[in-house]
Amino acid sequence: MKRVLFIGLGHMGGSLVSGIAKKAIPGVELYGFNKDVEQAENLAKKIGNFKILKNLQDLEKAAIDVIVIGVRPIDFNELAEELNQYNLANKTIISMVNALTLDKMDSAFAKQKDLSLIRMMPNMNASIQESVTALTSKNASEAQMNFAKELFQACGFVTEIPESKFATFAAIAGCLPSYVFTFYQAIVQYAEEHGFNHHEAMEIVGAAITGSVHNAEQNTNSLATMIKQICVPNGSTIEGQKVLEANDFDGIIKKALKAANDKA
Ligand SMILES: NC(=O)C1=CN([C@@H]2O[C@H](COP(=O)(O)OP(=O)(O)OC[C@H]3O[C@@H](n4cnc5c(N)ncnc54)[C@H](OP(=O)(O)O)[C@@H]3O)[C@@H](O)[C@H]2O)C=CC1
Ligand SMILES: O=C(O)[C@@H]1CCC=N1
Repeated sequence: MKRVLFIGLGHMGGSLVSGIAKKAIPGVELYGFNKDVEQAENLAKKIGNFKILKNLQDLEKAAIDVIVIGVRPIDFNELAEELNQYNLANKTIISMVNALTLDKMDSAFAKQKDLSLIRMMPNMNASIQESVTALTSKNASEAQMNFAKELFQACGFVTEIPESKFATFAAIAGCLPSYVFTFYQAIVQYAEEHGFNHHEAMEIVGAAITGSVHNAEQNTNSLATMIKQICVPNGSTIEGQKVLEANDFDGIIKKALKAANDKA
């Protein structure tokens, strides 16, 4: 039996726990600890298969094997100090904390013996089991990495990448749902300003966006060729494309990704 404790059950930690609890992986027991215990208890009521620790010191009694850290970056040092009051020898620590490198994790837990460290970057689509999650590790064995992969595959697609690509991954996958929702929102707002109600607009634009992505995934043509095929000469699409180009749409997207990448 592997006992996995999630610390920090907010938007991301809570979504991951929900996905994993739904899958009910044999041999895995899920535990949670959150600063606000009531928030943790409410989550436990919703998902089942999930035990709440009222105090962090209970992690010793519960014989936790794997700790998944899901607190905000600003709260990490305080949590690490608290965790260092306990003997974490031989445990696997997995962190989803943005911009927290394996070296920083290593220094934060320097006094602990024989820890295996894994850094992860999920995205919010874990709430519907469609996260794209990257993993990278420092001294985790193949078996420990395989366990982490199996755990997070309950929430979507998992890939192992070198840590040198983690900041870019955060921009193009971790942060991406926010940018896609911004694009979706702008089109929905336009539709509403032109006579569609909110429900119709969400449905129509949502189907057009997901259909476009599925089409691009399945099509053997490049994205550039697909764009050309939609831009009928003297038609409508090209007029919109001209506005996007004149306003450096690609450049704006890349600038946004770079800003996120630089902070990750
Ligand atoms: N949101 C996202 O899309 C993604 C987030 N991440 C990473 O996930 C982490 C969490 O983000 P997110 O879920 O959005 O943040 P939230 O603020 O929603 O959740 C963090 C939770 O941790 C709790 N917490 C803070 N300190 C402690 C502590 N010492 N012990 C136990 N619980 C604590 C907070 O409680 P309280 O509010 O009471 O302080 C809160 O419930 C971040 O490090 C972020 O970088 C990674 C990928 C995507
Ligand atoms: O904004 C953040 O820092 C986190 C990391 C990826 C998505 N949200």
